[in-house]
Amino acid sequence: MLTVANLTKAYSGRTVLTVPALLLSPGIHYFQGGNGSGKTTFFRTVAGLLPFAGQITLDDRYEISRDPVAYRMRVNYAEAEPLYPDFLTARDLAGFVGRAKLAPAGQVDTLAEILGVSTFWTQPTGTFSSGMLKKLSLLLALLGKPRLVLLDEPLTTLDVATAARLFDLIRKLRDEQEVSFMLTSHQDVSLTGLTLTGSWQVGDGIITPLP
Ligand SMILES: Nc1ncnc2c1ncn2[C@@H]1O[C@H](COP(=O)(O)OP(=O)(O)OP(=O)(O)O)[C@@H](O)[C@H]1O
Repeated sequence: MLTVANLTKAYSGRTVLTVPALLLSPGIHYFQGGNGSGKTTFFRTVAGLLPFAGQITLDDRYEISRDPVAYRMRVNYAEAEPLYPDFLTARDLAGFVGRAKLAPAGQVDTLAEILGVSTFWTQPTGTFSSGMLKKLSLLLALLGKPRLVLLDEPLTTLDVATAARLFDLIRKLRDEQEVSFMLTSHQDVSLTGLTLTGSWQVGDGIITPLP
């Protein structure tokens, strides 16, 4: 599903991540690691948000630098700590991202119901609690027809009932539409009830498989 080759990522000349070769098969992959180990850097790089050296290819076909638009239509990302311009509402952002990602008719409304975003649909994001921001960011990351969805700390600040609905949805998307997921969490990932395809340790600037 995702192939990473010869990846190095540096900030201001300081290399923080080196991934010589990594192959993720279709399914759900969990990345764990301590604070500052490089998880968010890796996710933001795979999402196409950061410059880096190397190759990242989706489905043996879409290379991130060679086919940036086709790649980014198929790879969605939810930040660990989402932030939006204060004056925009959930409806504004879902409309904008939904159009950019060619969301199928009805998808925005369905996701807004499942994730409980419809109750604050027309409120400016500047008035949101951290959990409300998290719910909106998860909704935006599921719009369109992604092949891969990157969820950085999806459990943080999410209430228990919404978390259960999110993980049911992830299971359904994987089983029925073959969508793959990459997740990070500082919490016990078994709480998600998801069957993991792969677990990976991020540390000392490298990524290694966990037994
Ligand atoms: N914008 C930036 N500029 C410079 N250095 C950065 C930047 N973002 C992250 N780093 C550095 O890169 C390294 C990896 O950080 P990253 O945010 O990827 O870690 P993380 O594993 O997501 O941590 P956490 O679990 O605390 O969220 C750290 O040493 C951090 O200081």
